[in-house]
Amino acid sequence: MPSLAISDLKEKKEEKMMKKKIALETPESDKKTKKIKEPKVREEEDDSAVKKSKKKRKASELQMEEEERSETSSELVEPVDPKEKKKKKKKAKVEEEGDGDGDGDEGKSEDPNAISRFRISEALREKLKSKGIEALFPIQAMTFDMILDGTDLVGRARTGQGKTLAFVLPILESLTNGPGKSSRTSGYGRAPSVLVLLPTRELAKQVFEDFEVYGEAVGLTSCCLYGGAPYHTQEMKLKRGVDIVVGTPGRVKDHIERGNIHLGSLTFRVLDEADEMLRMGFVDDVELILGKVADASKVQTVLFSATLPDWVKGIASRFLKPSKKTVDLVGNEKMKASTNVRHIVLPCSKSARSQLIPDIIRCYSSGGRTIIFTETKDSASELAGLLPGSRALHGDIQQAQREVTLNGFRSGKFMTLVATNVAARGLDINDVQLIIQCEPPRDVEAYIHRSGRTGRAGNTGVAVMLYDPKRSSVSKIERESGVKFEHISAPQPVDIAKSAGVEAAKIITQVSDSVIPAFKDVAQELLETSGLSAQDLLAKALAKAAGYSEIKSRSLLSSMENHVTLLLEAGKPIYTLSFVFGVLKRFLPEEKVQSVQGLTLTADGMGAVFDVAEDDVEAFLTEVLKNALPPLQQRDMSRGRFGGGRGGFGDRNGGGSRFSGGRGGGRGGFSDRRNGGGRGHYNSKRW
Ligand SMILES: Nc1ncnc2c1ncn2[C@@H]1O[C@H](COP(=O)(O)OP(=O)(O)OP(=O)(O)O)[C@@H](O)[C@H]1O
Repeated sequence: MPSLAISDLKEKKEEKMMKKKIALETPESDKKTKKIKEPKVREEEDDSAVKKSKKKRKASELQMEEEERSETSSELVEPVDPKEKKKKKKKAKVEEEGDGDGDGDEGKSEDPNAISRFRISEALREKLKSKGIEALFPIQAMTFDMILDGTDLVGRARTGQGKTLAFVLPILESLTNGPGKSSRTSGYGRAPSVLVLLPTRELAKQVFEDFEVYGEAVGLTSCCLYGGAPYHTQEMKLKRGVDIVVGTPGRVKDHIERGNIHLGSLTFRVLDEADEMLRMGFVDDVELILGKVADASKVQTVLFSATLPDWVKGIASRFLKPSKKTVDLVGNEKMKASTNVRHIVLPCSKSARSQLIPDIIRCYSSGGRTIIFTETKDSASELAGLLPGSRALHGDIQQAQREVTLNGFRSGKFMTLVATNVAARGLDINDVQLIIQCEPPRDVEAYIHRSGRTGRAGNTGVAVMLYDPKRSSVSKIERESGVKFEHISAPQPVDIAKSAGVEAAKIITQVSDSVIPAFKDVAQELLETSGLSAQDLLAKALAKAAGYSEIKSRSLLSSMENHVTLLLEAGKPIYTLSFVFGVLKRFLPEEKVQSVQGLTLTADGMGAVFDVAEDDVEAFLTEVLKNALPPLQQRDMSRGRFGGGRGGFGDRNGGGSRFSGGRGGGRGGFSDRRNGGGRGHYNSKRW
């Protein structure tokens, strides 16, 4: 027979523990460490100097990290060509002697990946330096010579590790000073030497911008071909002649069919985010486009992505020469996602999302930008409508508006972007600190790329994935991505309020003393009449300044406001959720049982947790108690902490055995029948 008791003492203790845990998990501590670090840098250096030195620092940190990793697990699938080795030795010798530019760094350059150590021309080097880039990232350093020397290549590195420049730099060098120079056509109306294909318009624009900036330094022109934009401007550019074409497969194919572009004399073909392009169903278009070259043996093809499922490797060998090389900085390592990102999961029902997300942003975005990913265009629009100061980005939005939105996000006009997978790949946006995924994506690649919009170029970031325990699980993504998720519960309003209070206190100290005389009398009056201490009154004033008039509770499972999480503990294993529903239905009206949210069995199988509306908590506790408790002796009642029907609680917590004696009694059918034994008991806790 079940005895159901509210473990009040235990409950309070656990509530405290829970709060402590939450305080540790929620980013207050994070924020603190960040806050200590950041102003220090700002004090020491001006803005541009900070950016440059940050980039330098990040470059060498990233390099050290990757080198550590690649020593053990990165794989150069094809054996290193002995000729390569010789060349490297030769290069090293040159380096020892200095780079010969007379700038005094001869023999002094310590960073093995310093740009001065690569065959990068002065103009390009200057351009890189002006962008704060002094050394190549590992994927760039490891592929530079291979691409420049004409090898077909498959490159893989985690998100945000500089794969774009890994192909941009050697291609530009090849066309201006290397083997690509001889086959390059010139003059008005020239056909392109380079074709770069990418899966999305936004990404095409971004990569085009890199080619434009660095290409300009060496006198090469580029154009970008993507759908949703007028043909005319693109046609005009193609007519004048360009060296590099960057585009999405659909629009490039259209231009081929309209006779606007001739790819016969290509020297380079680049497939960026190849797996996504092929997954999106562009395989026929890609094949058609790549097949336009006159002599495939004379074209060099490179393929880059952070994810390379096996099926892509298979298709890739159709486009690349058999002599191709692979540089894979992820290889067989378990962790496939970015290691600079804190990967977090949080249970949250769909209906609680719009309440919870602003708090996650407050707690984890460190004041930077946030990208929220939804599975569908409709939910992106809907969520953007519910979150003040956010905009939606997805495929049903007109291209011109997509560009306005992305520019606004990049420039900081608004700080939250709600997007579908159109923003998952490749987008490199400064200061994205937080990624929120509203539910686990269907495939692991999407998780890797979405979470990789933060933690780029050696910076850190946070990726929070929401999941509804009733509908989805995180274990597939966890297993396939190698990420060990941090499991947290919803930031509790009190924690959020605390950090808002710190901000409000800062603001108050900035208020001019000139306001004091005007408010002093009423402050004095308040102090005398409110019955509150000066500290309490000030706390209320701070709360108001932070926008708080009250603090609502939030449940742990579905993250619903004004809901409470209850734990039903059985002394015996519970095998199914329907068993738990059965237990509840015995004592509670159907509609109350139906309102239960997020019902889940505990990991040890000995209990179940669920959320109920705060107003229903009493009903759940008292009804189950009233009906499930064994008849109590009078003296038990009088000694109980709560008196009446709840008289047993204190005893149960203290002694723990009082009720067990009654389990075999007349009301014991509950556990006896359903739990298979007479010794099962139910113990309810609430948070
Ligand atoms: N050598 C470098 N030093 C400093 N910053 C760099 C260097 N190379 C690239 N970056 C910067 O790193 C950021 C990430 O680069 P990029 O977008 O090419 O990454 P990626 O590997 O292609 O990522 P994803 O897989 O998400 O597409 C960019 O802001 C870029 O300017």
